[in-house]
Amino acid sequence: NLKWQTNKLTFRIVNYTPDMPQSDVDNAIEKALQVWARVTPLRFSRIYAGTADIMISFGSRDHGDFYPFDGPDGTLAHAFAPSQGIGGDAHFDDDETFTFRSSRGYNLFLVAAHEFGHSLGLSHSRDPGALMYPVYSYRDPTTFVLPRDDVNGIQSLYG
Ligand SMILES: CC(C)C[C@H](C(=O)NO)C(=O)N[C@@H](CC(=O)O)C(=O)NCc1ccccc1
Ligand SMILES: [Ca+2]
Ligand SMILES: [Zn+2]
Ligand SMILES: [Zn+2]
Repeated sequence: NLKWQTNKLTFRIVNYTPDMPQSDVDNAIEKALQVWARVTPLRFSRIYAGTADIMISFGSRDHGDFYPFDGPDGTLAHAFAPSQGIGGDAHFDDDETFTFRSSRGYNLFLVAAHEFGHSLGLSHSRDPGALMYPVYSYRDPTTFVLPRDDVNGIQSLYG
């Protein structure tokens, strides 16, 4: 289905990347979810065991679904549209170097915010300034504001 049928969603960080301290992963993930929560009635609560709506994990190459990752660069991550089971889940390619406080490598906050757009039902945008544009571009996370195209997209689903 196109979108979640509830505004209260759970997420679980199933494992961690060795690229940064776990607290940085937690911060990046929570900030990325807040990007969407700020402009919708959606609310995210974290669980530490069991199955969450949005299961977040790091893996490389074959990692248990039919979409194996491709080593460094190329595909950075993927996420599944809302549905039961794997729907909503976000997988990050651990052959990438993810960072939190630098523009080196791929900024985990930006990649996660993009993936969660998919987890909530958004597909890619043709607007080069949009977060949901298909290709990663670095923006300062401390001054990041969700672009209008993405706000329109998510509010057309959950506004
Ligand atoms: C066909 C899919 C599986 C490609 C995949 C993606 O869009 N995941 O959401 C992905 O990793 N795309 C790369 C770009 C590429 O493969 O050419 C990317 O940078 N995605 C992360 C991203 C994109 C825009 C803004 C922030 C992060
Ligand atoms: Ca890759
Ligand atoms: Zn996967
Ligand atoms: Zn994408």
